[in-house]
Amino acid sequence: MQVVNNHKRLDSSILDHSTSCRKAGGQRERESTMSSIAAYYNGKTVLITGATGFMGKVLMEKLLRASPNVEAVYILVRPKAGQSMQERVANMVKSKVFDRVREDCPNFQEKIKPINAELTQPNLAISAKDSQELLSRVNVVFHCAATVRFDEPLKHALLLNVMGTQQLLLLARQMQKLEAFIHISTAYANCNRRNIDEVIYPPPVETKKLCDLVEWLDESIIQEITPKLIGDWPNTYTYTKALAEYLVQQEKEHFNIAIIRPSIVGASWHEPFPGWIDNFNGPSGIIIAAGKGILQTVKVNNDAVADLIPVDVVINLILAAGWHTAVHRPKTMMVYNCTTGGINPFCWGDIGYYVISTFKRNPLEQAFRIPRAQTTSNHLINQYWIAVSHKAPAMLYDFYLRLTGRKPRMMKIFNRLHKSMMLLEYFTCQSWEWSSENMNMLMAQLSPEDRRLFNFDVRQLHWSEYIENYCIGAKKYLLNEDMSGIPAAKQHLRKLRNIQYAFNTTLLVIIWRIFIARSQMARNIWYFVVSLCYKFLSYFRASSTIRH
Ligand SMILES: CCCCCCCCCCCCCCCCCC(=O)SCCNC(=O)CCNC(=O)[C@H](O)C(C)(C)COP(=O)(O)OP(=O)(O)OC[C@H]1O[C@@H](n2cnc3c(N)ncnc32)[C@H](O)[C@@H]1OP(=O)(O)O
Ligand SMILES: NC(=O)C1=CN([C@@H]2O[C@H](COP(=O)(O)OP(=O)(O)OC[C@H]3O[C@@H](n4cnc5c(N)ncnc54)[C@H](OP(=O)(O)O)[C@@H]3O)[C@@H](O)[C@H]2O)C=CC1
Repeated sequence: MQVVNNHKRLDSSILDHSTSCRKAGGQRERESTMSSIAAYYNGKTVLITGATGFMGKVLMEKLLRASPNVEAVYILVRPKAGQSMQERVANMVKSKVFDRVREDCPNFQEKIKPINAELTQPNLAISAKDSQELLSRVNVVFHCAATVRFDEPLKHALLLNVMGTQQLLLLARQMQKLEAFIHISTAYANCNRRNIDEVIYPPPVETKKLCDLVEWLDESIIQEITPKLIGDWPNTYTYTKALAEYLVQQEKEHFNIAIIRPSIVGASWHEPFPGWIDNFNGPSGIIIAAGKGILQTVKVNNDAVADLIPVDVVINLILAAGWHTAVHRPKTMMVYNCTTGGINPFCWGDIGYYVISTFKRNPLEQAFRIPRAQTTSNHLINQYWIAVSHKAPAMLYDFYLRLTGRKPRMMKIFNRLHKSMMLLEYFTCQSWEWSSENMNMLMAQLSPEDRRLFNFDVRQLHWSEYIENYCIGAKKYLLNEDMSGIPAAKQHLRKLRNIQYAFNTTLLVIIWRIFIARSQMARNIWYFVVSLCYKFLSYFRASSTIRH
């Protein structure tokens, strides 16, 4: 009952709100008044970590577009690559991902309040003044920051994914107006299990003891014992995400928490633009390598489920979960497995097929070879194709570069690609089953308007269409290639096809010449075939003369 009243109050309160983007966002605001989720965030102060990352940007964009009257969005940002925090944020808000919100609400950046922070430092390296501001104002925390690298040294992964989370939780505990804390984990945090429920599993070690241990141990020793420590987890990323989940759960008595576990987050389905993507993580780098004709073979189990999930689906679920956690305050901490496999399954083999057919219709510029992908889970067959269709062409091309006075580079690219493939194959050669009851339950609680504005119903996802948009999005947003260049790219593919035909024919002739020079039987077959062709031609010429 109280929740219902709260709702009514929220809905009417947003009508009174002074609006900074009234004109451009008039329509959107009318929509927001009907959406309980959008209405909830209007007037709230939100804190986002990892806002400069792939998911953080989409989260911030959607929040500012759906709830233009959000009070403020604090983001924790570190200086990086010679850029100050302010420079990074100024560049970020100019990027394409914010085009739609910029159109609706030209001054959207005024709502964004960057805070200098480094999650691996004591107290997150936030100044006392900033810290005070956060403690007195923040209503909702979205914790996205993490290292997502599979080859991250254990010490750094622990410092950021575990201790960073711990420090953020300590800060959150002191926030006077905190209504919800949403932690972004990964569906693969428990990938050492086949069936993964929406519960927190006991951690493999006592987190505090492990953190103490790595603090004083020498880096080289940690490196050496890492495989033993992580046990049946495939990398330090998934291992530390599992430890972080447990830490988050420990705080559930202090404030309202929910954990979101997305599987493999891919390009957007609809928002802000179909196919939007801005980094090479997960399948994106592999898809591009295939489109460029560099990757010709990949080790995947064709029938294993490829649990891809579009980034906008994840963000809609995160925002809906934030609203639900704050308004409905579930008695138990909710864990949402945000996956597609159990609801709308799709296999790795199908992805390979759709990727290649899309790139044949919409080729990437300056492809190395014609896009083609052998997908196999057999190690020996994969190694054979690596030798034939990766290493041999790379060596030939590097030889050609050397001959023409240029620096060889293809072998280096392939070595990096093979390293990435090796780290990813754990995820592409097996299937997991995640329960997704909480996601379905949340969907059932949304109003029709919320379901439309914050859609995370993956049953509506058409995979072929999605993969096509993904590939085109990678071309447009990752490689900055213009669609007007497609005719030239197709011409380039035709040139490559001709080169390949000429090369294959020459190779066949050379092999055959060597063969008939050495074997009497091959010579006999050769003479037989030539005389047969001669007879056929003579017969054809004679019959056409008689007809005339
Ligand atoms: C026919 C297709 C068939 C389809 C099959 C597709 C199969 C896909 C399989 C995907 C499985 C993914 C499973 C993930 C499951 C876990 C879920 C999560 O939570 S996971 C959470 C998600 N986490 C992950 O997914 C992390 C996985 N990634 C990693 O851990 C690391 O990238 C690495 C260890 C693999 C390589 O490390 P390293 O060798 O050090 O290389 P760096 O990374 O440092 O990149 C260096 C530079 O190269 C740039 N660049 C890259 N690719 C390309 C490209 N294709 N072109 C051009 N450029 C490219 C890159 O931008 C960078 O530029 P800059 O910034 O220097 O300017
Ligand atoms: N992408 C995926 O496929 C999946 C991601 N997830 C989870 O989603 C979340 C977001 O992932 P995604 O957006 O892809 O990751 P990104 O790598 O794109 O972004 C990571 C973010 O964390 C920030 N960050 C990293 N180190 C620090 C630090 N020391 N101090 C402060 N900030 C830091 C980065 O800031 P900076 O720009 O300064 O580096 C960046 O904003 C993560 O928790 C990840 O585990 C879960 C499942 C799948």
